[in-house]
Amino acid sequence: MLYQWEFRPYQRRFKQPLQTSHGCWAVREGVILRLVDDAGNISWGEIAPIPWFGSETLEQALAFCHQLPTVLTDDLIFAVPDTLPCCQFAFESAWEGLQESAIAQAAPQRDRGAGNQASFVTASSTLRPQNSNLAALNSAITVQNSALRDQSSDVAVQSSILRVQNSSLRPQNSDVAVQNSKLQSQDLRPNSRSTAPLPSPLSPLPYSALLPAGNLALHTWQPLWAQGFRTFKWKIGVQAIATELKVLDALTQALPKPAKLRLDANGGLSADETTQWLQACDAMIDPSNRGVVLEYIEQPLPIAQFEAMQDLSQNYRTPIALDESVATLQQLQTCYEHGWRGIYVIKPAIVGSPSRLRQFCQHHPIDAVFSSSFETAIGRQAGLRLAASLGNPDRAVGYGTTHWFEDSESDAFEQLWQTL
Ligand SMILES: O=C(O)CCC(=O)c1ccccc1C(=O)O
Ligand SMILES: [Mg+2]
Repeated sequence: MLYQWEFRPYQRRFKQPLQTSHGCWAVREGVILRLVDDAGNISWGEIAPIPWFGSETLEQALAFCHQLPTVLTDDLIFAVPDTLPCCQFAFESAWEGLQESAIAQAAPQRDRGAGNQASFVTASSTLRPQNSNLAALNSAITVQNSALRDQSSDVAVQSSILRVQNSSLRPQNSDVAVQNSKLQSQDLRPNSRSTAPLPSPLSPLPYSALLPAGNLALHTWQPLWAQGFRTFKWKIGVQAIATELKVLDALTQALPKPAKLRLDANGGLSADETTQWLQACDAMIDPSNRGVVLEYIEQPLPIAQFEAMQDLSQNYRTPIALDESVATLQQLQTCYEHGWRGIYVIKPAIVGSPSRLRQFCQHHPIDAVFSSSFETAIGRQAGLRLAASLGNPDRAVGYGTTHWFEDSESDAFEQLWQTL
């Protein structure tokens, strides 16, 4: 199969610069990909690098795009090197979108749902291009109940109903993500027998809202609470620890009962500071008159201090989540091999190949929280699909980030493209 393609860079300014322990971030820059297959199906991909987080730079991503031919093949798409994880994610997710279109066209009799529901079929890690003769694949499709998980050998089919929030539907009122649009997804293997899973009832995918660093957080959570968010993440390691611990005290007093709070240090704490934070958090567990649950501290120490984080995770009750330490799939695998059994924050737009991420998660049951890299609706949609099938359903996804931008996002990707 051949794919015509184009790419366009974009810039989006944050409403207020994002402050982390790495410094200030004012403008999000990335690249949108537009792929068109022989049948005229269009699909989208997004390269959203964060070099300080461990990805390639925008310049490296652009240089890679420039050297590619104007017509892509399956082989080229699956040959993006591991040194360009954001490019891997973008090209492969766009490719998966085209497989979904082709399969949807080949099964016109299938109920594709009503209203804004859409059916998607996600290629699994083993649906590799060399086997992706779509005609053969499509004719091999038969009905498969979504609840069935046939574990057996190479004809195994794992299908799952994904509930992915339509990016234009913002959380409203009591429950976050009240109106998720339902995307059905199915993992296919070559020669497998299956079709789209049966529709399932709508179920919300809870979102965590990102609060600004410092005491600004104290004035920011209320409107987000009113919109329905119940999990919040606050950046720490930005101001003096004494100041931040006071804000933590005020924030945990202020947040109403079913709230959960995550603290994200972006690797900016010292060992001593990490201990202070963990002690402060543990002291709030019980007996505590606060309603808030401190869900975890994210990446307290720099990547190099993996063992220290592992020790801390065994010595305190407040859990630790790795984020920067597991930025790419290779890093994630290494941390798993070194015995990390705490929480993994996965940023799909940075982690790399979605098919290999699926394969890893299917073989290693990790406690995964999926999280935004401040992508547009294009990268978010691809990330949320992975989140819905691979994330821990008891943890909110870290995609409550759209309030950080001035311009509202559109789901009309062609329209978005035209503005670039
Ligand atoms: O994870 C979230 O809830 C929001 C996203 C977020 O915090 C983030 C966004 C871009 C880069 C780094 C991070 C981070 O988690 O450290
Ligand atoms: Mg983080």
